[in-house]
Amino acid sequence: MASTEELPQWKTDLINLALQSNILTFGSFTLKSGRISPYFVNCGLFSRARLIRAISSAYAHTLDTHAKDTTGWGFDVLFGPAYKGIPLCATTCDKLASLDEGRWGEVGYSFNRKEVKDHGEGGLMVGEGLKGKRVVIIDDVITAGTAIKEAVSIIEQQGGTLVGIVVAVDRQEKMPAPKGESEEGKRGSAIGEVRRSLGVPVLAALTLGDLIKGMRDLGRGEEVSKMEEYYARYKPTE
Ligand SMILES: O=P(O)(O)OC[C@H]1O[C@H](OP(=O)(O)OP(=O)(O)O)[C@H](O)[C@@H]1O
Ligand SMILES: O=C(O)c1cc(=O)[nH]c(=O)[nH]1
Repeated sequence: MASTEELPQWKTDLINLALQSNILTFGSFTLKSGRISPYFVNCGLFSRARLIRAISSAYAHTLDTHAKDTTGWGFDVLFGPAYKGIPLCATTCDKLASLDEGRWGEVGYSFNRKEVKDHGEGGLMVGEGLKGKRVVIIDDVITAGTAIKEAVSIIEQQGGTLVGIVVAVDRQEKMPAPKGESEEGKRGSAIGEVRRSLGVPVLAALTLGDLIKGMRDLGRGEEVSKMEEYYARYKPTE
């Protein structure tokens, strides 16, 4: 995955921040999909003021730019699936209002509980109601797309309409193999499948390609080789 195109400064800064804070790490990691990856993005570690400010700004800019470039596209609520989506939806809402209060000042946020609460106000959902609303899912990482499908089903149950998805990192991997089939076969990308099946834009602040480029610019050849090997193994057909 060789790219000669320069990364915009904000992407370079975000990658450097992720590296310095161990949000982007290298080793051997078992993913939700069961794949073993030589790199991992732990968005749970955007847990200090300047880090959460950086990632929420990246989400807000990605959404704001897409809205400005796409006539008629907008949203009412950011839905952050529990648990990692929770601080992301709240802080990105705040950043959107700072960016353009006239346009985004009334955007709401919403998240689910993993267990239904049976006392007090009760229920599964916290924050803005989704019924009749245009909803964007905000999540950390897309690998095989399973977590996103779970979030879509919650939005449908709550009567919302999904209009988009935004993630911090698109790992640019192929879809998982159907049960009983080998991982080795050719398949399209998880993000492409989500786009096609749901018919909504899927935006990412960073892609694996960006991470590779950022690491190459830092002279981290060993990590670049491992990421490229992994990419070659799980590379989608399109
Ligand atoms: O595209 P996928 O193959 O679904 O993988 C990506 C998802 O996997 C992880 O979630 P996990 O369920 O491990 O939960 P967490 O948010 O509690 O870490 C990660 O946070 C993503 O949301
Ligand atoms: O696929 C996953 O499970 C996954 C990958 C990754 O880079 N980060 C994460 O939190 N989960």
